[in-house]
Amino acid sequence: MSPVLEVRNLGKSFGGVRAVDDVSFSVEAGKLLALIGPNGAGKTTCFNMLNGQLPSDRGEVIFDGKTITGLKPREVWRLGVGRTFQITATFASMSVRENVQMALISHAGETWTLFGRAKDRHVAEADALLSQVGMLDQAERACGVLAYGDLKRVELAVAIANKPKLLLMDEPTAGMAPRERIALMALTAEIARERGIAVLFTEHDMDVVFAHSDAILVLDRGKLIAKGRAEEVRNDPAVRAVYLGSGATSGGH
Ligand SMILES: Nc1ncnc2c1ncn2[C@@H]1O[C@H](COP(=O)(O)OP(=O)(O)OP(=O)(O)O)[C@@H](O)[C@H]1O
Repeated sequence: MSPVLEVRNLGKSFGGVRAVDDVSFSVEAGKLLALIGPNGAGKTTCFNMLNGQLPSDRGEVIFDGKTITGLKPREVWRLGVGRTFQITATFASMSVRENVQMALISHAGETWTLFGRAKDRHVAEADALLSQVGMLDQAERACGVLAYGDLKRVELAVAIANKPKLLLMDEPTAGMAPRERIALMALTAEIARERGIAVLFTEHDMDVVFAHSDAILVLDRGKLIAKGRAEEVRNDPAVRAVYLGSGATSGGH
């Protein structure tokens, strides 16, 4: 199967700092790929180049068989690259269902007017999505009053409503309790598999990364120092050195 996303020799420098240095990887439909690395490794810079927010200095980004390097964020989004941010992007005064309806309306290219009959649009599809993320029973509640973990599930429904082929998730579980983190990523993995969405996510919680990624990329000072399945990456001496300090590289052997 050809990958949904293919990144070739991507590079970006800020002054003398090589924030992303000759990075190549790919993600297939239905798979979760984790992008990890210590602070300043280049994860955000990489994401910003993938969705068109930041121009790259070098390299190529191929999405769904087309080169998207140099496209604007809106154009990249229109092609089917969704992104969720660390801060939830739902509308607090609107209900859970309305937030999902709004995403469906926007995806369909329809206009959302305050006085239109927006409340009647895409209800069944919105409810199906809310059911899938376990939020149908709270459909009428305003997003502003939800518990944080519930809000994250609504955000996932909103992201899926845009029908992305690739979903970029920027620390999706930040601010959540450990058990909720695992549950949210399990749900994400289930939805990604079912709908054939490729997911690339950054994450600081290693339990989440090891439990719910099909493969892991490790960045350090802009360079990709390891890539592979959880068990390979976990035992990689270079990765252990970055995460645990140089003493740990020999500790496990
Ligand atoms: N706009 C910018 N101007 C100058 N330097 C930048 C800019 N953005 C990022 N950098 C530098 O590029 C490097 C990579 O930063 P980046 O934010 O991509 O790392 P990160 O892996 O996302 O880190 P964190 O986990 O802390 O979010 C760092 O050295 C950072 O200081």
